[in-house]
Amino acid sequence: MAGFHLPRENFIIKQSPGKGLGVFATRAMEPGTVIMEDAPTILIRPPRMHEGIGYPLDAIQILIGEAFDALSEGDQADVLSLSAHVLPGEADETEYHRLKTVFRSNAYSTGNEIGLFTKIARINHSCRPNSGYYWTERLRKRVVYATRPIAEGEEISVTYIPLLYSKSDRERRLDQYGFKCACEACAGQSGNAAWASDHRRHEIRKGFFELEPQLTLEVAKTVMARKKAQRLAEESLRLAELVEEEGLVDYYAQAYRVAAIFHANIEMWEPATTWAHKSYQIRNMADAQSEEAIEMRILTSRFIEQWNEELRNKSKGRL
Ligand SMILES: C[S@@+](CC[C@H](N)C(=O)[O-])C[C@H]1O[C@@H](n2cnc3c(N)ncnc32)[C@H](O)[C@@H]1O
Repeated sequence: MAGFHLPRENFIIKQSPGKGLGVFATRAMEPGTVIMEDAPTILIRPPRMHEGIGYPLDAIQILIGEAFDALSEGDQADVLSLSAHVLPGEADETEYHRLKTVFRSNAYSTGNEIGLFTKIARINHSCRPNSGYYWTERLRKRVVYATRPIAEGEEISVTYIPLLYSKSDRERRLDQYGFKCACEACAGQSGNAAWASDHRRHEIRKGFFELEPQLTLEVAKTVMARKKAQRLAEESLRLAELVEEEGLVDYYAQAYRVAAIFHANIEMWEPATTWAHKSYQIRNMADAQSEEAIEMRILTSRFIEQWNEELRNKSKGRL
């Protein structure tokens, strides 16, 4: 009788040297492949968060406790088995304390809520990760997908922090998780290369900060406006180049969107279409139903129409 095989998961959880447990690919995966979908074991809606202060942990402690009490024994054990970094001087004797540190070390925001996803919680951090994730309201699950080609056996990594900071700033942000990142961006380069990486990340952050507020879908009409738009289009190309040089896949779609819109402003419809389509491909690969994917699909078809019109006008002119 022919063999019968259950479909294998795309990942296994096992020891990752120096990092505790980690998640590893069981097969080679192309960008866009869904690695795992995980429903939250605990999901709470915290009080409003204040910019720069983080979650008011004491205030949400009661919510976490109530959600934990409502779990089955098996789920409670899964939650308590997660890794937790205890800060110096912090109490860790009781289940109550443990829940708090587990939550801080493993929870992810879904937008208005914070969830504990016990499989995703095993994924380690990298400052140049090979995977990304998003929350889908439709499935009520968090989805992890490959953002680069991943080899069989390779460790799956995501980022726990915003990546557009220098190595020392990233180190400070990772302190709350209790480890020093030794990824290729942090430890794989020294001297000039390390300085160049910090500089690129700084320039990328500055680029988004300066360019995004100036995005408009209006075509530049006056000579002055055209000159400015031309400069912005050039800067947007530099931004896309920097993001690619630094290999920050998480920011590609955002940078390509900026380049698309600034080229549309100066009616360069071919590059506008190309950049919009590149951005759309990434957004669509991550989550075809996301607002970002829908926006880029609309922009791509709008710019294609303009490009076609430009080509039609050119060929009429030649007749
Ligand atoms: C969300 S958990 C990840 C899974 C964890 N390794 C485990 O055993 O369950 C976060 C913890 O994993 C460890 N960790 C994550 N990324 C790491 C890295 N790049 N290097 C070393 N330790 C890491 C740290 O102990 C951190 O507090």
